[in-house]
Amino acid sequence: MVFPILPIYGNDAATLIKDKPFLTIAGQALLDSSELSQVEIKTFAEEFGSSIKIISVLVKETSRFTDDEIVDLLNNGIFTLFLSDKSYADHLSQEVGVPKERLTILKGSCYKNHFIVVDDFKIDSLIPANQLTVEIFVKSLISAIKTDREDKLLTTLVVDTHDRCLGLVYSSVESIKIAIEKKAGVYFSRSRNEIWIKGLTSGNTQQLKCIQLDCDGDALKFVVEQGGENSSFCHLETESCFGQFDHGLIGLERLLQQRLKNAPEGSYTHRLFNDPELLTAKIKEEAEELTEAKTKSEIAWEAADLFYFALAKLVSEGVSLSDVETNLQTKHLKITRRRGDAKAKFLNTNDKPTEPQADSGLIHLKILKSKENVALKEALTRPIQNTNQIMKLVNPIVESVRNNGDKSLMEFTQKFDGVKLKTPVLEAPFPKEYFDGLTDEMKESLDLSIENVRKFHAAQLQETVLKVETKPGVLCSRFPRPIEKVGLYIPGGTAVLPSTALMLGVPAQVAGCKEIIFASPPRKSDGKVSPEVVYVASKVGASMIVLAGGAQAVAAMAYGTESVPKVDKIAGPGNQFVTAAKMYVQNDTQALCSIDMPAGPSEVLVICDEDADADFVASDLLSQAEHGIDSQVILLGVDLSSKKVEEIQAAVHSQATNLSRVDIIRKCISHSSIVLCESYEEAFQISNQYAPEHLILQISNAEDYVKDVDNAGSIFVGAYTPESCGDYSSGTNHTLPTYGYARQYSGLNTSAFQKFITSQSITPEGLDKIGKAVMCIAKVEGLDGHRNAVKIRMSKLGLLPENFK
Ligand SMILES: NC(=O)c1ccc[n+]([C@@H]2O[C@H](COP(=O)([O-])OP(=O)(O)OC[C@H]3O[C@@H](n4cnc5c(N)ncnc54)[C@H](O)[C@@H]3O)[C@@H](O)[C@H]2O)c1
Ligand SMILES: N[C@H](CO)Cc1c[nH]c[nH+]1
Ligand SMILES: [Zn+2]
Repeated sequence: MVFPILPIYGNDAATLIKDKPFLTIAGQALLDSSELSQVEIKTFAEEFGSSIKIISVLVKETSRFTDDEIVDLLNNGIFTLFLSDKSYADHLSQEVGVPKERLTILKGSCYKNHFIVVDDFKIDSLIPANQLTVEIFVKSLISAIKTDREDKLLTTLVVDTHDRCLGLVYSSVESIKIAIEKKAGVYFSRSRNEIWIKGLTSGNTQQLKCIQLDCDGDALKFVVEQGGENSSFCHLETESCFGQFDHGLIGLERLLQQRLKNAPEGSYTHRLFNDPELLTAKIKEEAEELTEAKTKSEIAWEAADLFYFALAKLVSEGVSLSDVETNLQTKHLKITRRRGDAKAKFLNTNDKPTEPQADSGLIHLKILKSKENVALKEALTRPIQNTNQIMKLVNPIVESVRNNGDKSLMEFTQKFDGVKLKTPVLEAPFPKEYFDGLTDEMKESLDLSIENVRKFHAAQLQETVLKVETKPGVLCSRFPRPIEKVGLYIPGGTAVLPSTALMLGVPAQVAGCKEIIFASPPRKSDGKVSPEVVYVASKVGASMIVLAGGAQAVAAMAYGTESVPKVDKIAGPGNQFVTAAKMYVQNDTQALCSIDMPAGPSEVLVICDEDADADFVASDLLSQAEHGIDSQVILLGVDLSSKKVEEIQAAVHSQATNLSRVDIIRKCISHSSIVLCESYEEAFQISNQYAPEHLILQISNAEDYVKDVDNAGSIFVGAYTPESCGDYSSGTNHTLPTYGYARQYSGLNTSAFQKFITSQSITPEGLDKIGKAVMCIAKVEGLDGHRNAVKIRMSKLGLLPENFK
């Protein structure tokens, strides 16, 4: 049995729990949807779902939510709906596909929810959470239990959050009251005949999570989180009064966690944790052996092995068994909306209900509040593969191209891009056939964009020679030179990006690079690169297009092959393989090749307020979400009403479902979020910490806030400045630092294709001014040769006394 009080919450739900923390001990909550919006309900479930296991929603009006919204609630932490209309419950069950156990009818008893009998349920009998006090809590608990013990104590079973029994103790009315007040493990000690605050002397205190009653109300169950260094509940320093939890999966998990910290070098477990390839191979091997096992004991044996290696994987990645259990529970509770409005029995047999589609749910961003520190950290974590893993894939590709040149380059193109080539390059002058298919509109659009990008980047060109006389006769100067040979990577995995070709090619040309080569993966359909890219290549004077993508293209340009010249610098964005390969070659002194920056999967952070147009906000989020499944979009809403949040979510869903790359968007949105901020100041602080590639300001007086931006690749100011304009035509560069590198890198600009040489000339007068300082410092560094080079000159000039040493 659950706690005998089901608190009902209105619009003050979240603040109430913070003010009255004891409320979560009921382990259940009913949210009144006439006072709370869908967004607020989901936010509540997200925030408190780990402490309140059974969250229900009271739906009095059948029109309160659409069917999709109902499914969305039930898939996002709401355990059951309390309804007063049976025909509505029938509709949800039969036509929408909500399982009956997730519906509770308040009048009549046609469905019974498995945790509460509702035949005699009266809404009026619920106590509003804001009127609940510890006294009412304790009183109702005591009135629901009985004890036949003479001392009137109540038998109390203490369990942990995995429901493992820690021990058996006793409670008195007073101890229960203190336990609820303190949310701690407080009992009654029979030996000392007094209240016993667990851990007061040992330090092994307990956090009380919830209290339950047994089936006939004569025993209590305290669910607690056991604290203390060794998590021991028992006075004998063991985890439970029945010994240690050293068996089963949980025992194994703990053992592996210890081994991760201190397995001796050379031991098998140490190897396993330090060799991800070995671990992966073992998991595959054991999974295969399990599928082949026949007898009961073989199956148990192989399953145990598989669990062992799977647990090793969890432990090495910092994932706990509890995380897996939570995931299982979420999957268990997930429902898929049934499509089609007719009841199954009325359907023509030829017209079978469509199969539930895994990808048919709402496209909504997660919502969280800025003050939820843990959730915020998670929401702002980019969905990127860990560097070690990606490097393990990329290193052999780079090495192979470096050692085997064109042959290897073409093999990888066949493997990853599905194209078999005869030659890996297309050389200038590019065949005319490429341009024939281009419309005038396309050429004009590319020309306009090239012109604007050229204007902005030409203005950035640094041509002047800097000259400074630091002391009379000491002239220092600095002058620019173009980087001679540059390789420009134009992504082409999921979208053809001629815009990137011009964003890279124009500044390289403006800077005066002597050789510009492009690289881009060829199309699967005909093995060619897109005519638009070839058009841009000819416009910026590229000498060649390498028909390859990914790490292999980067390696070919960094080391050179029989057909591809080695370049001095590689610039351009790309997926994680491209970015990892760029990082690799920049660190290899043998390659002698620099890179522009880590420009990986596109991302955007939008800051909006209540005045923002929901459609504009949604469109900006989606324009970056469609780039790739590893993109991320974040919305920081300043003081937004729940109505505005709902409008934005609705706009995201309806616009996304009409876009051709909806499947990519769906995956991107699954790791994207809306963060509800309390002030502009807070929003900018979060944004600076995230350091987005693109920052869009859809706030009143947006221009005034630009001064508050410390970290961002490029800023888009005001409602009529969509990010797409910067992607294509306004003039700024769209190759920008991602992954948070906007903290230390600038977006691509003309100086990225220049280098600066310094020079100096010193007269005897100048030498006299600085020579002694040089000699003095050289002496302390023990570099006599340096000192002598000055001394010898100054002596001949008679600038040093005869006895100078
Ligand atoms: N930050 C910026 O300035 C900017 C600008 C434009 C595009 N982008 C980003 O560039 C990215 C483009 O990515 P894309 O994938 O479409 O194109 P891409 O050209 O970057 O990558 C395609 C290549 O990846 C390689 N590849 C694919 N799967 C592989 C695997 N399993 N192992 C090894 N190599 C593999 C293949 O060689 C393929 O040719 C997107 O994430 C987009 O957001 C960023
Ligand atoms: N938004 C991308 C940079 O992150 C660039 C791009 C190219 N085409 C469209 N968008
Ligand atoms: Zn874009």
